[in-house]
Amino acid sequence: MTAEIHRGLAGVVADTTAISEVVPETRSLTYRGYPVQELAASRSFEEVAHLIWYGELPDPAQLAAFTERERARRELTRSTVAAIDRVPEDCHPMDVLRTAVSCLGAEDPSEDDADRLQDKAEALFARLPTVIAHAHRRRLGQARIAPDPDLPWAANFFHMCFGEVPAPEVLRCFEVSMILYAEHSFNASTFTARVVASTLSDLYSAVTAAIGALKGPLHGGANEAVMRMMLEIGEPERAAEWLRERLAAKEKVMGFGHRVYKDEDSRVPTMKAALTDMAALTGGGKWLRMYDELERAMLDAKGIHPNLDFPAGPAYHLMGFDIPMFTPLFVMSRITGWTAHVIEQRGANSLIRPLSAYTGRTPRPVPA
Ligand SMILES: CC(=O)SCCNC(=O)CCNC(=O)[C@H](O)C(C)(C)COP(=O)(O)OP(=O)(O)OC[C@H]1O[C@@H](n2cnc3c(N)ncnc32)[C@H](O)[C@@H]1OP(=O)(O)O
Ligand SMILES: O=C([O-])CC(=O)C(=O)O
Repeated sequence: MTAEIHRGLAGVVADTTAISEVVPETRSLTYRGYPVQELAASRSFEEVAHLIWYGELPDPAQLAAFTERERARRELTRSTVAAIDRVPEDCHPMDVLRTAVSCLGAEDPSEDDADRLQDKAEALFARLPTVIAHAHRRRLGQARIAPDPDLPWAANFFHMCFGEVPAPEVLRCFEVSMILYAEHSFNASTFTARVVASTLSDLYSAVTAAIGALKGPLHGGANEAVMRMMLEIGEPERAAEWLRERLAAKEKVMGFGHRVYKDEDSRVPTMKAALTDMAALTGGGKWLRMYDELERAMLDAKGIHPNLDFPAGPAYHLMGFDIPMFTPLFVMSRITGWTAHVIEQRGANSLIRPLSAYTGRTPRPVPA
């Protein structure tokens, strides 16, 4: 059989989705029809989460009800905290997250009917920040800080990580990053979640698998790699030469390139503006200058543009997060997109199982 091979499924349209649309030609990304830039300019992340799951922005009564449910469900059970506390203290927080989501799944074996799926998605949205904040403090040898139900979702997360809530401008930059990271059609981790859901496995298994897919440096792990690269470069004046050396050695430069966008990533200008705000607030102009140097050198050398992870990495650094926290922050946001896709997949399911073209040995007898 001669078959056309699509390595990496590049260019393959695997199914339909009504959740988001990526249009590389116009550098546009919409969630349920709304441009992500407009959502980032005017909405809270709770409103965007509601939009991604339920298809509409919440009215005031819906938002109040959703907020109340979210604030009431942030705490973890003793067994989840104990499971987290058993993993090595110096392991990557993505490993903690993967373990914690497995544990949350074991505590909630209920049937995945449509209502329960939605309820589980909301529970993960409320609880993952608590897991991530605990993982953060544990790595630093600090005691856990309980969630504060009087604080909004983003402010509560900072409170649980640092024991204080930052200036509203910092919170806004963080929320912008959450809105931009929330959903991006059939990216690798979302597709992973859909593959797992398509076997009629449970939502927690789908999310655990998605966490594994996001961790890799070709996907969500790139936001951490970007900041490690910037720290290694050290000074903006060294950036262009450093990049040229890496390209000459045929290495990939993290935070650049994208499978779908071949020009600019639709989210980058909004995140770059948030990074610019963070740099102004914290005196971090050096990272902004290095950003510009690297961007210019990469465009000159290869014509490749930055992706969302490029501005997000230094922005999270300026917000005070340690590098290993960056991909977990991506998870806190993308949990909305992943779970919406699991719900969509289960609503019109077909087992995801592509074909392969065999290139191994021709049939032969087993030696006697
Ligand atoms: C939120 C997100 O997940 S966004 C993606 C985050 N990931 C990264 O930033 C990792 C770095 N980027 C990459 O590895 C790639 O651009 C990917 C994996 C994201 C997309 O890649 P693909 O669509 O598979 O393209 P592919 O990797 O085949 O690259 C095509 C060409 O561009 C080059 N290229 C693409 N990205 C980069 C890069 N970051 N650095 C150097 N060269 C690059 C490749 O070397 C290749 O060149 P060649 O044709 O001369 O061999
Ligand atoms: O769409 C992709 O392939 C990767 C990406 O940008 C995302 O998941 O946000």
